Amino acid sequence: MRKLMFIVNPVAGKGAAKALIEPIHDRLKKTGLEYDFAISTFKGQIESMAFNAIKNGYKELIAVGGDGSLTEMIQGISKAGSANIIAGILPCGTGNDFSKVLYSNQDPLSILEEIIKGESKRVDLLNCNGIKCVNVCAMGIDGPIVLDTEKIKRIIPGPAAYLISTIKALMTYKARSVEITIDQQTIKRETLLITAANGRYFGGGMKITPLAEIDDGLIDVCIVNKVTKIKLLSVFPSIFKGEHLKVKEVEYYKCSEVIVKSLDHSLLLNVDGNITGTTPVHVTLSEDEIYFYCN
Ligand SMILES: Nc1ncnc2c1ncn2[C@@H]1O[C@H](COP(=O)(O)OP(=O)(O)OP(=O)(O)O)[C@@H](O)[C@H]1O
Repeated sequence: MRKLMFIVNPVAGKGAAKALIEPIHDRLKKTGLEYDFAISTFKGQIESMAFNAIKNGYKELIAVGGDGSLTEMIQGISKAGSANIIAGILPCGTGNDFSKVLYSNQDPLSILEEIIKGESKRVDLLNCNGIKCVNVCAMGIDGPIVLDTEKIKRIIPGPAAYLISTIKALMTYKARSVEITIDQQTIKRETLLITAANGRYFGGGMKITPLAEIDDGLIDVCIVNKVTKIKLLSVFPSIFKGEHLKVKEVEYYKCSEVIVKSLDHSLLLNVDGNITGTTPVHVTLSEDEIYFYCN
């Protein structure tokens, strides 16, 4: 018997997730599936909610929210033991970057139909310094963007906060000296950004690792080396289409292991949109078996 738990972040997408409860309920009650809702009441709670749902016998967990909600749910699934668990996301946050690689249609109610069908596939998961990363782990210019966005959001809500922080970082961020070991090959670089990814998108739609496949058993690494400010500003828009790979200062690798060490200032580690620490960073493929609904 299938048993589904919808974990709803009531503040995601400015309440868009909460507004989905009724339509989900209306649709599911016609299916005969067993299901329930759990609504988070504070930041960071979704991890323990997912853990408890599994301990209570739920085998299918669906985050109703954005990337932040999904990431927390994945940590809980990993801690409870992901064997025979199917994860899902009904995207209604600000970025929804991981769901873009899972589903061609981003409408949550269309994705709900896929959930009802119940077909799933195994998806890779990364392990970044012990934290599970389903989408993208990044070090460099994105760190100050994430921190500044949090601060600016308190004064200016919405996407403007992210835009302001991004422009500030593009104007002021200085390249950092790093040592990167990719499958035992060590290189030294002056970098603006290093990403080790499973998914393709980060930062709300930037196609940073356009060649990534979520089930190929490989980590996609994109390194953006030092460029002039003028070149950086002119190249930046191309990231949204994944066309930055044509730029000579951008390097791309597929591998099984990445180690990043700072040679000057330490870099913030951003795992799926959350700052979780600093360099040194060790990224490998996690042994967790994690399944996602697919279409
Ligand atoms: N009841 C709650 N009150 C406040 N924060 C919550 C609550 N439930 C979950 N959260 C937090 O909301 C954060 C953002 O979640 P998510 O990314 O899913 O939505 P979002 O709308 O895309 O948000 P953001 O704009 O911050 O990216 C997560 O860090 C999560 O821990």
